Amino acid sequence: MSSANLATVFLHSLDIQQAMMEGHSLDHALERDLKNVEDPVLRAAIQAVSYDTVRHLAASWKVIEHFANRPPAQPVTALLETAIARMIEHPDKDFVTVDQAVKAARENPSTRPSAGFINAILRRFGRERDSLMEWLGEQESVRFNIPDWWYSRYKKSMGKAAKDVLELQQSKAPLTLCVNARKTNADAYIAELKKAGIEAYRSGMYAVTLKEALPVREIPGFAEGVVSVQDAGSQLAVQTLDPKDGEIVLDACAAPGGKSTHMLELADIELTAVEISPSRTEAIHENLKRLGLEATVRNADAADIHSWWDRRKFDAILLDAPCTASGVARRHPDIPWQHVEHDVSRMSRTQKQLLETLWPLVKKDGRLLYCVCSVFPEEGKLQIESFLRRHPEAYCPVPPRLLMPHEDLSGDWTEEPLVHDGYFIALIKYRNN
Ligand SMILES: C[S@@+](CC[C@H](N)C(=O)[O-])C[C@H]1O[C@@H](n2cnc3c(N)ncnc32)[C@H](O)[C@@H]1O
Repeated sequence: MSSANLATVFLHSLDIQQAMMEGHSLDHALERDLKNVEDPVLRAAIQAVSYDTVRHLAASWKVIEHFANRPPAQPVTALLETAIARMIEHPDKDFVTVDQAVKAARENPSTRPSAGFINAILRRFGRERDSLMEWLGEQESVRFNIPDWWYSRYKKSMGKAAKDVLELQQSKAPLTLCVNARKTNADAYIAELKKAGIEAYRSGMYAVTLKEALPVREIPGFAEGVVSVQDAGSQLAVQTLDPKDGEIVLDACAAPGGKSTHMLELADIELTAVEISPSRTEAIHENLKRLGLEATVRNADAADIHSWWDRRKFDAILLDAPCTASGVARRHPDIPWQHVEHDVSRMSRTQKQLLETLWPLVKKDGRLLYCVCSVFPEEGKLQIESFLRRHPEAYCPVPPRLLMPHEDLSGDWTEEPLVHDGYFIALIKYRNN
């Protein structure tokens, strides 16, 4: 990338980091930004700089905190994050990085008045880098690239295991597929992969893990609906709910439809899939089409039952509730940075509201499966304990399960240590009085 372009790349990264501060995922922020960029070299540079920025967010936040008397405005922080990450990645190119960051600052109206400040912080970082990098290297939150509050919560809820889990989240996530039981089975599919020269192992009743991840378009049978992408831990949710032929089932927070389609593959059920986001609702339609399955799909707020419910109670409800996604940070290193600590209690209130609204929609001999891809107790264990206290008529027939990412789930399936996402699963039923 020529230095002439670097300021432009920084300006794009500034917008992307700002979108992340507003709660967008890195992928979404990038997709939105790159819509207007045609030059493939510039696109690749924006992508690379944005990923580097996310990989060093903990370090750059500490550097900014160290040098600034008070938190800078969002756009200034976003530009500093980008430039500091580049200085960490390319310590031999400080001069160009600082020069181009200041040029970018002057070009953007919201950072223009702070161009001098940005210049001063970056130059000081360049001068004091060696001692600062040593100090940063001693900080756990920098080592794991997470905000301090995220690290404290991990430690509070997991104790010593927190470091093992966070260590694991630094490693590459495996790609696990869920085989479509209507078309094949796990062993037959592994044999097919072997013929195509792809090494894989069985990791669950319907789960097959690829030794090397592949883009979905290169996965044999993906386009034809033979398999879907779904983590081995997450597949256990549907298997615990265990849908049966003829049942009326609700998937309350359904997009992109991984669990809806898994249920439809396992039994002839009458499924309603509800999803609040219009664009994500489209993804459910696409997945149903790819897999050749049918469901009633409603774009609605599951908690607003008058907008979607036909007043027939359900044999089974799957509530894969919105959450902080603290269990899947390995796949998405930007997740801890999309949240502020307050989100944990905010999410937990939404989960409670969904549980309270949907529980009365379950038939007296039916069941509700609550799950979240989070390892924070407020969204899992504590959420269900408080639900059971409010509802003496409800009980969990099997103990709720927190699948920790470092817990080996391989069991009967494989000799390979099975690394998976963090997941919480609770099955709830009515007591028979
Ligand atoms: C964890 S994801 C679900 C993943 C899905 N079960 C799967 O396996 O593919 C949670 C989904 O709930 C949706 N959501 C959040 N609040 C909702 C609400 N009040 N009603 C319906 N959907 C909601 C989110 O947009 C998101 O798509």
